Amino acid sequence: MYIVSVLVEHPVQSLDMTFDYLSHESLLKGVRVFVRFGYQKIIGYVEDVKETALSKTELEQQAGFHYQYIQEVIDQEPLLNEELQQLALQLSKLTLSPRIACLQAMLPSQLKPSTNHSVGLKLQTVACFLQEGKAKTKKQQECLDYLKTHSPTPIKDIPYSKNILDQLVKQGLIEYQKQEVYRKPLDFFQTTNQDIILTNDQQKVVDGIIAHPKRVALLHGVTGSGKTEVYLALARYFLNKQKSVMMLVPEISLTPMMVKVFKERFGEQVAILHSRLSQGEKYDEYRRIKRQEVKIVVGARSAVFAPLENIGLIILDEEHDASYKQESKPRYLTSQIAKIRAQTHQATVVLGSATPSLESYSRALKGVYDLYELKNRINQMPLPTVEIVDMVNETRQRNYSLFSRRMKEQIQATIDRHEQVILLLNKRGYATYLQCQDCGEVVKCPHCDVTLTYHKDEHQLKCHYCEYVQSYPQSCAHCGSTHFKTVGYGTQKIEEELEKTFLNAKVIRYDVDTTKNKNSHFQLLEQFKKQKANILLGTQMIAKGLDFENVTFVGVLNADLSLNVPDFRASERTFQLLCQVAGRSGRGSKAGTVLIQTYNPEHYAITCASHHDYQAFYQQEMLYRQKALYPPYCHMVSILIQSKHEDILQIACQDIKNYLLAHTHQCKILGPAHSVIYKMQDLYRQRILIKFVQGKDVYEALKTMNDFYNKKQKGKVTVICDFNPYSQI
Ligand SMILES: Nc1ncnc2c1ncn2[C@@H]1O[C@H](COP(=O)(O)OP(=O)(O)OP(=O)(O)O)[C@@H](O)[C@H]1O
Ligand SMILES: [Zn+2]
Ligand SMILES: [Zn+2]
Repeated sequence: MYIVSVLVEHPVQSLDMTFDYLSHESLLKGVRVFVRFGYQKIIGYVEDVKETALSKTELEQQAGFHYQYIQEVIDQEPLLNEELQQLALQLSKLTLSPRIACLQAMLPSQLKPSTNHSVGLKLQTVACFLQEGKAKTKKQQECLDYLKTHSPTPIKDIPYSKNILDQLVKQGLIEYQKQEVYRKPLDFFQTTNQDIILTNDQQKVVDGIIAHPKRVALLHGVTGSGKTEVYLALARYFLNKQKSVMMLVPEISLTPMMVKVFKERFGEQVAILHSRLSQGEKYDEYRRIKRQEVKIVVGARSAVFAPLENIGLIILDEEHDASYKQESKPRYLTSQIAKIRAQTHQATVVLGSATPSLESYSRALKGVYDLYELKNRINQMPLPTVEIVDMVNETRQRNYSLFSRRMKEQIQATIDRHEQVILLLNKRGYATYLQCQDCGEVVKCPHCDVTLTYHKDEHQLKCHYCEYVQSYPQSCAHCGSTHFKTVGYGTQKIEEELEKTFLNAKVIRYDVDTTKNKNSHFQLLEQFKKQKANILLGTQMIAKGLDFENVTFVGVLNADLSLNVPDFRASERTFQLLCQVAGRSGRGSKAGTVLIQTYNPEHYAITCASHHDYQAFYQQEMLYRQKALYPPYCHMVSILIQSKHEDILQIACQDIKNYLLAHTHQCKILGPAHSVIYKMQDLYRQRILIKFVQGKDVYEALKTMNDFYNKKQKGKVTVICDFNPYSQI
C-alpha cells in the first residue's frame, strides 16, 4: 500500500497543503491524478509517495479518519521534471503563493492541473512499406519501390495518387498508419542560415560574455546598436556547444520581430511560446521542447519555465520592461527565475536594454553583474535629433488641436518626402470618458472605481480593469439628460483626426484592440514595412524593437501620460518609453528626427531622453531614490488587502499593521492607504507598503500573516504580498 500526498486546488480557499490518499500502486512524483475532495472529483498533483506495510484499516485506526483511494491517474510521466518541481517549491516560498498556483503558472494553460486536457494530438495518415512483392501495374511497382526507401511518408507528400496507394494496401504490400504531426506556429519563415558579420564592437561583447560563463551580463546598447545580432551570435555559440538557449522578450509587442529572426536563422530548432498561439500550437510546442526536439525557446515571461534541459544561455531582451513582472499569483520577476535556473544549469544570463532598469544598472556598477556597452548605432549612424514642444505655449497661441503646429509640419513633410511616421499615444480607445453635458456626471464602471473608456468602433464603453462592457448610454443616470460629451482622447480618436488633418495620410493603428486576431501583429507590421501606410499609430506596443528603415520621424503626442501617475517608477518609465520610441527613427540610411509634446518640458525624464543621455538620467533618478528611499536603495513589499466589505477590510488592515509593527524591526511600514483604484471588480482594496534593507524578520512576519489570512478568513479578506512591486494600482 502507498500513501500519496496530493496537492489540490481548493475551489474556495487558497490552501497551500497536501491531502493524503491511498493507492495500490506506486506513483511518480509530479503526475496528475483525480481524487475525491468533499463531494467533488478534482485534479491534484502528486507531491510525495510513501510505501507502508499497514492495511487501510490499520492506517485509519492510526490516523483517526477514513482514507480515500486515488481515483484515476492522468499522466504516465510527470509534466514537470525534477528541476522544475523543485523550482515550483522555491517559487512558492519566494512569493508566498500556494504551490498549486506555482505549478499552474509553470505549465501552458492546456496542461494546467485544473483543466482536462481537451487539446488532442493532431494526426495524419502515413503510408508504410510492408514487404517486397509483385505489384499489379507498372505505376504501382514504381510507387512500391519509392516507399521502400521513403517509409513512412505522409500520403499527401507521396508523388503517387491515393488510388495507387489504395491498390497497394489491398495487395498487402503497404499499410496506412496514423502518425502524430505537430502544429507549428509561424512556419512560413524561410531559413536563411546566414549570420551577419559582427562589427568589432559587437564581437567584443560576444567574446567578453563567452569568456565569463556562469555570470550575469548586462548589455547596455543604444537603440539600433545591433543587440539582436549579439544574441544570435551567442545563441549560435552555445548551440555549437550542444547547449540549449532561452530567448525571452517582453510580451506580444516584440515577439513577432524576434521570432522572425530566430526562425530565419535557426529554423526547426526553435520553439515559440507566447500567449497568441492557438491551444493546439501551444500544446505541441511545449511537447517538442519537453521531448528535447528543439534547442531554442523564444517566448514571453512564462517561457522562463520551459522544460529545456542542459541550458547554456538565458537572454532577457528589453530587460527593463515591466511585463517581466507577473502581476498575478505567483508574483515573480522573470529575471529572478532566470538566475535561479542559470545557477542550476551553470548557464550564462544576458540582460539587454538600451535603457536598463536602475536596479540592474546599479548592480552592474557594483560589479554584481558584468557590464557591456554598445555606445553607437550600426554604421555609426547618428541617434535622431529630438525636439520638445511645450504644449502650454500652443494653448497660449490659441492652438487647441491635439497636434502642435510643429507636429503638423513635421508629419506632413515626412509624408511628402515619401518617408514614414511613427506616432505614440499611450492610451487606447476613443475618449478617456463620457460626461453628461448638463450635470457633469461621468460614466463609471459599476464594479471598479474608474471611468469607462469610450470605444467608437464598437460604440461601446469599456472598463480597462475588468471585463465590463456597456452600450452607449441613452440618458444620464443622474439627471436624465441625453447630451454627452467625450473628454480626453485615445488612439481611435487620433486615427480619425490624422485622416482629417493630413492629405494622403494612410494610418495603421496598432494597439490591443487592433491586434486581437491571430497573426494580426505580423500582418499590420508587414503592411507598414511594405509601405502600404505612411503612419503607424500606437500605444507603447510600438515603442520597442521595431526596425523600419524608412521611418524618419517619430512623434510623441502626450509624454505626460506616464509621468503623471502615482508610482515611484513614473520618471524611469517615461524616460525609457521616450528613449525607446525615439530609437525607432532614422534607423536606415536617412537621418531621423523626433518631436515630443508635453506640458512638462523641463522635467529631467524628458530632457535627458531628448539628449539620449542615460547617464545623466541615472544620476538624477538615483538621487531621488536615495532621498525618498526607494529601490535600489531598499527592498519593498506591497501588501494588497482586499474584501467585499469595507468594515471587515478596515479591521483586517489595522490587525495586519499591528502584527507587522510587533514582529519586525528596522523597516518602514507605510499605510494602510487606499489603493490607487480603491474598488476593483467589486472588491475594496487597501495597501500597506514595507521598505527595508535587511529583511529576514519581514519575510517571516509576512509568511505567518499570509498563512493566517489565507486559511482562517475563508475568503472574506484576501491578502496578497507583492515582493518587488511594479504596479501600485
Ligand atoms: N554587424 C552588423 N552588420 C550590419 N548590420 C547590422 C549588424 N548588426 C545589426 N545590424 C542591423 O542594424 C539594425 C539594428 O539592429 P537591432 O535591431 O538589433 O538593434 P537593437 O540594438 O536591438 O536596437 P533596439 O534596442 O532599438 O531594438 C538592424 O537592421 C540590424 O539588421
Ligand atoms: Zn446628467
Ligand atoms: Zn471595471
